[in-house]
Amino acid sequence: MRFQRTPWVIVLAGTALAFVPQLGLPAFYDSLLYLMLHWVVLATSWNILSGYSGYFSFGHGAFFGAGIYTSANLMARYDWPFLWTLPAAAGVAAVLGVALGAVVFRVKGVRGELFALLTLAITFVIGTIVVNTPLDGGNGVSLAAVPVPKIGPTPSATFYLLALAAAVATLLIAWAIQVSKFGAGLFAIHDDEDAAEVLGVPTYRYKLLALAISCALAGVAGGIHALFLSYVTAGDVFTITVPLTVVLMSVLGGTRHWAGPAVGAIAITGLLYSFTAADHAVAGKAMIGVILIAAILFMPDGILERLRRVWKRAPAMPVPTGPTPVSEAPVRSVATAGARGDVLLRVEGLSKAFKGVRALGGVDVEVRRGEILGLLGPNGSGKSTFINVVSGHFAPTAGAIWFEGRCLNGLPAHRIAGSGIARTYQIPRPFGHLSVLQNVAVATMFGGSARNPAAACRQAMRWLEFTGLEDKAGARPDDLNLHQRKFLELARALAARPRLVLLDEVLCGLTPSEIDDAVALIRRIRDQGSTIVFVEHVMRAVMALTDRIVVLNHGELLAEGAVGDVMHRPEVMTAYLGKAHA
Ligand SMILES: Nc1ncnc2c1ncn2[C@@H]1O[C@H](COP(=O)(O)OP(=O)(O)OP(=O)(O)O)[C@@H](O)[C@H]1O
Repeated sequence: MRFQRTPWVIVLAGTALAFVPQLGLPAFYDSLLYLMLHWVVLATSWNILSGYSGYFSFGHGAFFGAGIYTSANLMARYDWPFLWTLPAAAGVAAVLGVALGAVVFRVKGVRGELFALLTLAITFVIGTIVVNTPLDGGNGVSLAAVPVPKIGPTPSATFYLLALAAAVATLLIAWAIQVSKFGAGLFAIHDDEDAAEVLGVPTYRYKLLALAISCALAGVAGGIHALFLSYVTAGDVFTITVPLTVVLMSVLGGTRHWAGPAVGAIAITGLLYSFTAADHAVAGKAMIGVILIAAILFMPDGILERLRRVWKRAPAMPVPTGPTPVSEAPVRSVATAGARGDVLLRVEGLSKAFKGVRALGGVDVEVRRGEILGLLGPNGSGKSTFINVVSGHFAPTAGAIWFEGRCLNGLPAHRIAGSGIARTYQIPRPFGHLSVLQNVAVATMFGGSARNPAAACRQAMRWLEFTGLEDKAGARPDDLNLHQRKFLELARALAARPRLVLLDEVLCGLTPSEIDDAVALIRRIRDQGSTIVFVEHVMRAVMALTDRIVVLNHGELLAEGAVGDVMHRPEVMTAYLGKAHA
């Protein structure tokens, strides 16, 4: 296992900072440092869901508030010792988050601004419930009689040490997630959730887990803050201030790095305090606004990302250090569970309708192991819908899909990917913020055999060599031309070691020489053991590659057989060229 320096740096820095109260500084500094660390916890915990996966939450105040009220009530009403209330605060906040996520994350339409608005609404709903129940009762909860545990030499030092411990734990968790397979999945969700799911990322489970961790940490921060405030009111807690502040801190520091929100939290809290101390609180707030506008204009990815670019360091997801492992092992054949020529995929009566539009109307198709099957038909005949339904992107309206004898109906797309089916998109859908190598590494991690990001990058490099993209490993997808983006799409599909690859118009938009390259590559893909379903309009490539073709028209099977035979049938010519030509 590779030695990881970062967690040791975090722990050592935390240990060193634990000696600050011994310096005998005025209590003011303990409080300032407490607040800095408090915001480090809140901003970093927010970032675990919202920065990594892109689900911008405005509900962090609700989970923070849940932590505050859990601790406050347990201490004030039930005399729980303060430290015991912290796990309860974390638990209540996490349960609330999971209950929300379990519903919201199932609805595909609730993403982006809708998710942000919904989480904001939850804050006000929970705030209203708290005010109108004995949890607050409209009078707030006083903790003046609750003793502060003697952890530090003074109460203010105690709060500082508690926040320091919470901040160290939060940063360690944020770092561990970022460098793990879980983190890679969250970053993929951030860029294209549907493409991530089709590559095998269990998106629902990952979002739920990220939300639970994020809420639990916010709950702990709330529990500590309840005693720090010593008097809590719902009017102060369930506001938009907390979510707005953590968003600003994270965006300023950088949302794609575990340390970004901490940098933003320290910068903003420090600035606000220095202006307040000099009796210029209003000027301080205005200054923060100006800094944020400047940061958004000139450092849209945050301070940390800008610094990293200056130092030319690696991007968020880790890549192996040292020289790139070129051809560590040849690309091995895909393990096959049956004999060549067996039925690999069978669809029976497959139908799909979109609000009255019948895209597929009861199609029966068999794909045999080891073949290249061309899926042809005029525009709008249902070819892409076929791929979308088989890969789990859409659920069928009717019919059954059998793969290696197993029914795939009802399985989520990531489970279908896990069973050995990969696909490409007609318009490439790379993860835009990840490098070319990282794009492929996500597939090796979730569909292939790589256990961790470093092993995934080594395997991914081999697939880049296979597709001729090894020189582009460190580039961003935006820097690739269409030909290279299509090959990246292929490398990503292959990296999951599929037994069936569904190719949706990979040749569309390529020049004749690029088509020749792609045809040769597709042959190599078959040679290393994958079966291919190939949707294509370029007849030259269809002739050169396919063993058999299936022609769809108006969502129905029109003809199937050898390409030379089928394309000359009158009904096929009519479907393609119209009656007059035929
Ligand atoms: N998400 C969707 N919502 C509504 N209608 C859709 C959707 N996807 C496809 N359709 C409709 O289903 C029909 C089949 O579309 P599909 O994209 O599968 O055809 P195709 O054969 O792949 O066409 P092309 O060769 O142009 O890509 C079309 O009428 C299309 O408008």
